[in-house]
Amino acid sequence: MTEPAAVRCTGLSHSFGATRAVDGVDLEIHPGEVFGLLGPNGAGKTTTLRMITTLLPTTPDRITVFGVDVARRRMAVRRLIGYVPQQLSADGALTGRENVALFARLFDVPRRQRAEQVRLALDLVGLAGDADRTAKTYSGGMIRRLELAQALVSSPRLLILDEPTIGLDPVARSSVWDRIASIREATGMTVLVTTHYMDEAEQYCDRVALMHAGRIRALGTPAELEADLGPESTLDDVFRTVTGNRLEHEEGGIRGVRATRRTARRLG
Ligand SMILES: Nc1ncnc2c1ncn2[C@@H]1O[C@H](COP(=O)(O)OP(=O)(O)OP(=O)(O)O)[C@@H](O)[C@H]1O
Repeated sequence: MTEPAAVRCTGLSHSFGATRAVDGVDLEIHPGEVFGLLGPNGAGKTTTLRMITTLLPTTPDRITVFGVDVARRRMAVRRLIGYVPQQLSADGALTGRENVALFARLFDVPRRQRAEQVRLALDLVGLAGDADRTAKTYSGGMIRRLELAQALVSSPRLLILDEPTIGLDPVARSSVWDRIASIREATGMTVLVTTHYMDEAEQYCDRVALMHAGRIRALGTPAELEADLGPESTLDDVFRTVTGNRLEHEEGGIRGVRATRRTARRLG
């Protein structure tokens, strides 16, 4: 029997009053891949994630997570997912370890396994050495990694991250992405991540979907999407071509690294 898709969305839509936030999204995310949902502010990315994570209601047969229908079996789906929303939840007065332990209790990690699961999660995000410092002494990048550990402590099969690098400097952004890559490597977990930093997605995601005004406008590996536009093209160019819009985002250090790596790939 073939393994079910990690996530399958079929004709997924959601409106807030007159605003059609998500408009007929079809999506299939393969087990074990890092999948990037990309688009500018207001594209509908967070709304899509909130439906997949059961935080917004859906009707049956619209979304499955590892074959489990989100509308019919919300609690079963929640156990499969670790979700890091954009709003930070770590408590600065608690240590890193205490913050993660709180999530272990919230997610009903059996008492006997809690200390070990907390240790493993902190280790996976590279915070083992800082676990007993209060979170208020952490840098922005460390806080993001702590949020990752909180989501990992229940050993989810699907890790969902909403803009995990927003507001971070380029060095911290690449350290968060490196951790995401190593977590996938170590656990085989499926990762669904939203970002509006196209250059980061290009570097770290196996496949991406470009979302604009509630719809998926292009889907494939970054290389596939860029191939049609010629050798020097970027995902920004693809986005501009399929939507007629330019994606506004900060220029950062990672972009420079990307350009260098792309050039190296072509040369070599
Ligand atoms: N709770 C809400 N009430 C009303 N409108 C909403 C609500 N949440 C989102 N919207 C609207 O739905 C549309 C999609 O928003 P959404 O947050 O899904 O986009 P996004 O791609 O995640 O953007 P961002 O990167 O800014 O988070 C936007 O027009 C937004 O204003």
